[in-house]
Amino acid sequence: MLGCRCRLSVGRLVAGRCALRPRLALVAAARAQPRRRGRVQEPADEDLFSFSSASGPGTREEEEPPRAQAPPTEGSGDAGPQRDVRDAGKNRYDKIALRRREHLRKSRVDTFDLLDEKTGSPGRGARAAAVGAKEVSNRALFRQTPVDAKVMEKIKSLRLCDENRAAQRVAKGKMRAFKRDVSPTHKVPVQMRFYPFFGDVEPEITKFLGVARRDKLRLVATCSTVRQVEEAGPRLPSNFEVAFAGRSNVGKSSLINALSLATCAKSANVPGYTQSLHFYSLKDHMSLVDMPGYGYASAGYDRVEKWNDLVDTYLVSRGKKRLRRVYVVIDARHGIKQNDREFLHMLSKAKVKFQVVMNKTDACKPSDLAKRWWHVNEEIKRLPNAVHRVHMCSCRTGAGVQEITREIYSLAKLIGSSNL
Ligand SMILES: Nc1nc2c(ncn2[C@@H]2O[C@H](COP(=O)(O)OP(=O)(O)OP(=O)(O)O)[C@@H](O)[C@H]2O)c(=O)[nH]1
Ligand SMILES: [Mg+2]
Repeated sequence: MLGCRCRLSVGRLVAGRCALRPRLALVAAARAQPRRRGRVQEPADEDLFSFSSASGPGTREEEEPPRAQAPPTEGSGDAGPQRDVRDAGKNRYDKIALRRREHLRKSRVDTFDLLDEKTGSPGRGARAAAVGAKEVSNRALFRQTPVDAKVMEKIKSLRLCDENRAAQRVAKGKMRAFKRDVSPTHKVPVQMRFYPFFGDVEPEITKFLGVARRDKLRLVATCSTVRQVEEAGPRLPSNFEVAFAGRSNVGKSSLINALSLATCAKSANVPGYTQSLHFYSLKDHMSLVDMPGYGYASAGYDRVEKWNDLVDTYLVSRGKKRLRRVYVVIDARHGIKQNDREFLHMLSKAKVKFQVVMNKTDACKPSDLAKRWWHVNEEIKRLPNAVHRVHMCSCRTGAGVQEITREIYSLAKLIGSSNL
């Protein structure tokens, strides 16, 4: 009866009452223990049994060592399967990104340290020691970057970041006011009308692009899977492909429009606006490929990863004969970012020929642009398969775009050929 009472009222047992009946108190404590541990540990009954049946201290001592050892063995035993589950759940792109990051960590060039070596000024460490073991910010080091006189000359001659009134109007999108004041539409050619700083185009290019009709660029295919890309290949009117890649919102679609003096490629101030591979054809001579951007986008993580996979597969598997060059567009205000760096390393590893274009120069100060160019150039110099000529342009004003147009046309052997 007493035992029954004890078993039934385990929770209500008080210490004084148990002290009178030690054996019952032991049983009660043992019965109470598994309830306190919670429902997760099912084999508690076995523990309870061994504990309650263990009357002497010897048996307790025998049990203690395995209990002391228990956390590491249990920990390792539990963490193994847990880690496996986590690994299995991990996206394969995470693993790719991890591998890329590891590779980058080994091969990364710190342009600020290079700068110190070249100029003979104290390096990051020495400078920090001089300042009193204070870390020198990247911005402070950036300000000390030497400005190349030739680059400054180029920036001025191409009007890359012209600060006059007309340029500001164009940059703010006040085209109507600009046209009224500076270039009445009936007097100037099309490239000047829409891209006022485009400059005078070579007669052959003008002949090809035309001066009257603005939409010569034609969207031939839109592909969102690798299979669609393969199927679209034979449908393209030309075997000559030039692709435009870069982070989201850097102006890839705008550059395609500016190069062909068209409005066909859709662009917007929304990161992640282009969401699949767009193949545009310029007559039968070349295809321009607009790609989705990497980095931040106003779309879900899964979708962005899907685009990135598509872009990587396309670039790596297309073959040199067809894909002649990849223009990697970067924002001139920010230079090469970490995900740009990963992408460039991926291209050079896959032996794809690429070239860097610094866009949005109209939003920069001339001296900052020259400094940024120096840093980008230093990084590109070290990459295999890179074309060591870094372009600067503004798709809004058209400054510097003509140089890229000329380069693409000469790549396609269109300049000077009779089929223009
Ligand atoms: N100030 C300035 N803005 C630019 C320039 N080029 C493009 N933009 C603007 O940048 C925004 C993004 O341009 P997009 O051409 O859509 O950029 P994208 O790289 O194709 O972007 P996604 O398709 O999202 O990858 C648009 O609002 C453009 O007007 C430029 O040279 N200067
Ligand atoms: Mg786009």
